[in-house]
Amino acid sequence: MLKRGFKIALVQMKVGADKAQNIETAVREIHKAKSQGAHIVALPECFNSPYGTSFKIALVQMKVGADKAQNIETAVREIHKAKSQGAHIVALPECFNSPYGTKWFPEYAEEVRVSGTVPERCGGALYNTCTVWDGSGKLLAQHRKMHLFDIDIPDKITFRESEVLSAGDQITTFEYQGVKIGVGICYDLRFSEMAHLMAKQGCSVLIYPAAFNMTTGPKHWELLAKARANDEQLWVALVSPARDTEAGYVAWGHSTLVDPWANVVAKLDEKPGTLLADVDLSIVEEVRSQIPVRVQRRTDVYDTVLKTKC
Ligand SMILES: NC(=O)CCC(=O)C(=O)O
Repeated sequence: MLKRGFKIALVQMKVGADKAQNIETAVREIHKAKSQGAHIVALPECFNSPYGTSFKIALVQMKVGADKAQNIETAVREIHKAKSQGAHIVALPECFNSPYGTKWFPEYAEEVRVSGTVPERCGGALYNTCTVWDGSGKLLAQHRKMHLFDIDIPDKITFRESEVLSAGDQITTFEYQGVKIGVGICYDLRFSEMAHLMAKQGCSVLIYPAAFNMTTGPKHWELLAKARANDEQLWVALVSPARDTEAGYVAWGHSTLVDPWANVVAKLDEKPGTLLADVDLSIVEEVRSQIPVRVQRRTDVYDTVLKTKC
């Protein structure tokens, strides 16, 4: 019973890159404070993550051509550059090692896991696959594009990824330094249910390696990024190859970062370049608390459910 007052302990602890160590420190300090008579113990914001409330993301809008070795060299160079500029997370465009086209996927496919998004060969099947790695070379996630890009807009664009690719059937999220991040690939962006399930799994950020085209890019690219950010009240990052007007498939470019208010906070044009920006996670909580749709959903009437095991 607190009669005239109470003792509070404010734990100013060291927060480092080792999440388990941060938690161990917090638990030790809580016990210590309690043994010294504290009634309330407060930890610093984001006590388990060195990012505090923000981290730096780099979206590498690189030129992708027919020369696979050159594509990889460009990607490696840009990753190093982004890292030296302070990026914590670096994302590459869809199929960064290969021209985007069904006739190219079998030739450029990799059997081993390769970072970024590439055509993947596994057994007799080909997938459009993104892998995520940490700085020590540990695989954090592998996403196989779930929704294959099969569309037909007469006189504009017809594309059938399903001619050569198989679809993945897993929602993919991973945790890095206490931040939960979801991954989708390009056409996956159109499916709000998938983004919703990733948000339900705790994501604050969704990253989509992508390659929209000159028909759907101007119409839907930014609209979809803003829609997903607004629906799920989280950060959305889209990373495209640079536009090459000589290529068989001409990418829209315009790699974009949208915040949880659905503001476009940074956007490239169509040329090669890297978008480097801060992702402030406190905005996620700000929007979610001020517009609390997440707890106002009528899940007694409707719901979005996951049918496969993750
Ligand atoms: N690579 C893709 O999935 C392209 C998706 C696209 O352009 C779209 O409009 O959707």
